Amino acid sequence: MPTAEYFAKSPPFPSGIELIDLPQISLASLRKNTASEAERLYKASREWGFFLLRLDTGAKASDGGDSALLKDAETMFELAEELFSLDQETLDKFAYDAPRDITGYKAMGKLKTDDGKTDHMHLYSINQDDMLGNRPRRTNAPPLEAHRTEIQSFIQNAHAALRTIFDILDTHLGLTRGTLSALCPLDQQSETSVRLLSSPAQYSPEPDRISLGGHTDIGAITLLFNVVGGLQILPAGRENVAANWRYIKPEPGCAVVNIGDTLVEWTGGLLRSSLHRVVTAPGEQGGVTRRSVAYLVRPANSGSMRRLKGGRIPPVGDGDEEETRSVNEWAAWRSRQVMLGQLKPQTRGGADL
Ligand SMILES: O=C(O)CCC(=O)C(=O)O
Ligand SMILES: [Fe+2]
Repeated sequence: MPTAEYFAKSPPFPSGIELIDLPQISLASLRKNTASEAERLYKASREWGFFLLRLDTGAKASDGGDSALLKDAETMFELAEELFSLDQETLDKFAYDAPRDITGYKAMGKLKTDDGKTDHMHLYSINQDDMLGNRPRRTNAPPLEAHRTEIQSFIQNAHAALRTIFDILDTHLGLTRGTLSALCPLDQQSETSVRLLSSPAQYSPEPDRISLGGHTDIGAITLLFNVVGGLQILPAGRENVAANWRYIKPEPGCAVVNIGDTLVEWTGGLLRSSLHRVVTAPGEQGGVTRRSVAYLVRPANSGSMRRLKGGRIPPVGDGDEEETRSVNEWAAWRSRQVMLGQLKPQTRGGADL
């Protein structure tokens, strides 16, 4: 999440709300190879599938922090503001063609939420390969075309932070260091995207309104920035009823990191991908526009969903069916299942809480 100065532009997150107290992991400590910090990261990735990544300690690059990434994230928030202030007709010209191609604009109200209503979220997915030149250029909405350099910088810095996390997961999973990064490289085609989201202010905020329905992220890992609350997790093992969902409080100087379904497949369920959603922000925050920025890392299209071999990863047992589909076949199958209502997204993998 961006800096404290940026937070000061929105009303505060109210006190007295039941929260999930996610561990805050310092990127600077991870980069200094602090064993206890790496251990906390692995534990959180098994128990919650979520943690906060503190980016503002050791603000100098030599201290291992990442103020450049925080600045880039702020630029992405400004870009989201500019993008979603375009008129509806202009935005609709860049409409996505889901499920075939999710790059582009998803209008508010296009998706069904868990309670049978519709979503309250504009969303625009920017394809990484388009920005980095790994495939022919698309034409995106004008503000995005005007800020390709800034989007590229965000991608590079976000990816570098996630490489540090992948390396630590490799070590704790007993894999050769570099294994997970090599499966999600920057220079090969993938469905990795930068997603800008915007949920408009509500004049009389409805606290229980679901802005973005419950889901798990399909890719390997996600780095998410938000300022205004509304993001919730359903703790593992809990029934999916309103009273069981818990807020994550946005924290200045931190990003939220969450594990996706692909890492659950690759690790034979050692890591957890948690069901999460966005509802109306609590308190006064419900009356302002809620923006967020996500970097959603997917594996290279040429990769496979097969469970990785070695280290702590349990081998495929006699009773288990080995997942042999390619990354794209698996993603297409999963999206279709969810769309047809044959697969209800739920928390997967991980250790007992
Ligand atoms: O806006 C948020 O805080 C969450 C967005 C999200 O979960 C997603 O884009 O997958
Ligand atoms: Fe998500």
